[in-house]
Amino acid sequence: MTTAPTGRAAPGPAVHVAGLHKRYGSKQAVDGLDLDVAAGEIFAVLGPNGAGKTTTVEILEGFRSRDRGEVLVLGEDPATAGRRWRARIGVVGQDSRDLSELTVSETVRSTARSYPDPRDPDEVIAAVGLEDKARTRTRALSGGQRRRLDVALGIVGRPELLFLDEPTTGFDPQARRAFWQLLRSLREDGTTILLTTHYLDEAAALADRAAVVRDGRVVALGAPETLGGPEARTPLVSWTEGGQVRTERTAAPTAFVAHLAARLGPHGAPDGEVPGLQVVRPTLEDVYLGLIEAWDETPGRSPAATDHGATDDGATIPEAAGAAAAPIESPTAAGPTLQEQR
Ligand SMILES: Nc1ncnc2c1ncn2[C@@H]1O[C@H](COP(=O)(O)OP(=O)(O)OP(=O)(O)O)[C@@H](O)[C@H]1O
Repeated sequence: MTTAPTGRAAPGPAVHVAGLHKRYGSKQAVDGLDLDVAAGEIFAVLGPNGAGKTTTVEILEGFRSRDRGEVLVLGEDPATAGRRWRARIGVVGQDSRDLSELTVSETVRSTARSYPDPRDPDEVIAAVGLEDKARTRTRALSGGQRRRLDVALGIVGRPELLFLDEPTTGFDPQARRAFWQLLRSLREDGTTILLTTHYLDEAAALADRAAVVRDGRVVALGAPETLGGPEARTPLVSWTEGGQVRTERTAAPTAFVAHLAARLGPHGAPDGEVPGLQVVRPTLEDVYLGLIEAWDETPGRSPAATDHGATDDGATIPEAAGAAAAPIESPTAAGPTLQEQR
């Protein structure tokens, strides 16, 4: 997609969160969360189900109230920011918006009209791979195609900051790769992207930095390739010796294997091959699982109280679900909402 650079990047972080708290009844969903997202980066928020990711993201989007904590998104507090601010952000929520008799093309065009400086709807439709479906009614789309439409609606307003909550759920592998390319091209255009995902390969492929959230707070933060520290990245060598599988963690696997081959000699390593030899470098997923396990075993960890069916009362904006809210026509603070009453 060819997109003109926005040139609107504000100085300072795109997102600043300090000491964020949010409770639903007896459930402490967000518990002192700190986060800074730099302008222009792709930032991934990782964490198991119920960690508080969506609650946090929806507070940043201005769709959910907070109990306390400092939150600045593009320099403004989402709880009080107005329509101009809303036009600067793009939102792809977890749930697809209600689909209708409108076609893909009509839906994207109608959303584009809500923004002061939208992208070309046809380019956006092509960028998300829905060119063939442009004249299809949205209710006739498959699940993965609906998600692509959500993404189209999230980016058509040319947002400076794009929120993506589990955007590639339901995508086939080819569509995921194409989507990654789209996100990279948005980053090149200067768009800041904050995404939550359960796909660790997605975070590894895309994110400049990632935060691991557990029990409503950040338990690890860093570039995907450094997250967890060097210890967590130490390669694992395994081989078979004396009929048993042996393993060794070593930061110098090449030297270790050379030594191993020499030690086993022609008898233990026929033809110079060490039986069952494997050298495995931990993936981000391995590191992530290790971090969560370590956190769960932390003495004094206070897991948040259980839900007990609590619901929240403090929504600020009703259009939390689905793709981009229309920023100009829609009121930014309106009436009751079902969004938080999950
Ligand atoms: N409206 C609500 N009323 C009561 N509890 C809620 C509400 N919304 C979320 N919760 C609870 O708050 C906690 C955090 O939920 P949240 O949706 O933020 O987690 P998440 O990390 O996004 O999870 P997932 O990966 O499953 O999307 C969970 O225990 C959830 O049950």
